[in-house]
Amino acid sequence: MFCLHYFPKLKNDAFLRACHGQETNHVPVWCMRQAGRYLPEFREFRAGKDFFETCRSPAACCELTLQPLRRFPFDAAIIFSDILVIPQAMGMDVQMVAGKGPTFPEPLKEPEDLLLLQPKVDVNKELGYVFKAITLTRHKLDGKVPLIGFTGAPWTLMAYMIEGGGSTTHSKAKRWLYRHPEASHKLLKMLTDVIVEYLLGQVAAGAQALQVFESHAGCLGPVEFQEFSLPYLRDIARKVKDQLKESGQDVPMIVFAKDGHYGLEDLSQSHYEVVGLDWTIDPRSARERTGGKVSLQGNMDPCALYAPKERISEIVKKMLEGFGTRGYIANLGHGLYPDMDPENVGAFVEAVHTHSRHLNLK
Ligand SMILES: Cc1c2[nH]c(c1CCC(=O)O)Cc1[nH]c(c(CCC(=O)O)c1C)Cc1[nH]c(c(CCC(=O)O)c1C)Cc1[nH]c(c(C)c1CCC(=O)O)C2
Repeated sequence: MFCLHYFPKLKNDAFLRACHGQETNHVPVWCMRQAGRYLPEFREFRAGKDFFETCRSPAACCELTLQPLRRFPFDAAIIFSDILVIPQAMGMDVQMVAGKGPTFPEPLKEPEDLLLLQPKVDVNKELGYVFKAITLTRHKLDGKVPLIGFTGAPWTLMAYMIEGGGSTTHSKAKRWLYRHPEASHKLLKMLTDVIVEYLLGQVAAGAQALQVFESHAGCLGPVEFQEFSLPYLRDIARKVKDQLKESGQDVPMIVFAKDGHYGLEDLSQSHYEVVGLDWTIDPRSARERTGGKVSLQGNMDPCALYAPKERISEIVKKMLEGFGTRGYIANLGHGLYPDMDPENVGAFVEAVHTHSRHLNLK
């Protein structure tokens, strides 16, 4: 798949350089869920519109992606979309219910239900709206910062498809792992195939980096992770990279396995350039355990944004000292919450830029 678009020249390559472990003047920073309800302009734009209708409008996705960049000097943009567009593309109904979150009226219950899924998904037809959003946004960004595309990882998507929504225990989805391991692998494989095509389509459309969200790694133990998550995460990176290599493209990939600290060593040897970290991991120990093999991204506790600005600045300084300024992308350990103060997000970004420039001069 060749990129047929001509896009404006990139002006700020700090994020891409950091992904590859190269030197940068400052540590690049972006926030998961930077396009979100903590921004009044986001709430105003989204008011009265259905969430997934918004996802299907390239113009709306473009506008929402750009909103945080008008306020803050983030070093990367992430396309506004959702991980649950993949189950939709496979034929499942998913709705965003206010106050409840994503909801599947008819989740998968038994292995026979796999027959109800589209066996061969035409990714261009079903998810072409995401590709259009990426191309439009890449043009509108005008080379200001790189654009990140993303996907949910197979296990996380499987968990949603079986639970039918959010869950604290994920017991329905985990029941499949213990009771129906073969059907679980079949579903994970189906998801992997769609994800690979989807990520390649995003790159062809203009995505300059890719993040894979394994948001539900935390409910697996090390043994289940080894069997039901890691092999598919590896497969995705290897297949995407093999295909991109054929067309001479080099797009860094980030894996973020939330609460998957037990898998850190393995994740650092899974063909991803960057491993994203949640806040339960100490920066220095993350560096030791990944042995300089990958760049790291993260990992301030999002709730630290409730602290006064001076305290945020101190926390950021410590985090930078722990990770070092090379091969590092500052971020939160998970997404921003709707009740966060945009001013404190600005303080976080500024603290990363200022402290990292100082540390680089030392
Ligand atoms: C698990 C997951 C989902 N979606 C996503 C994940 C993986 C990341 C994670 O672990 O949080 C990924 C996602 N969802 C969204 C983005 C956009 C880009 C960005 O980070 O700014 C990204 C990267 C927009 C969104 N996706 C969603 C919102 C908020 C809803 C809205 O705008 O009305 C946004 C900005 C909705 C969503 N979508 C999902 C949930 C749990 C929710 C929250 C529901 C709620 O809070 O009521 C599923």
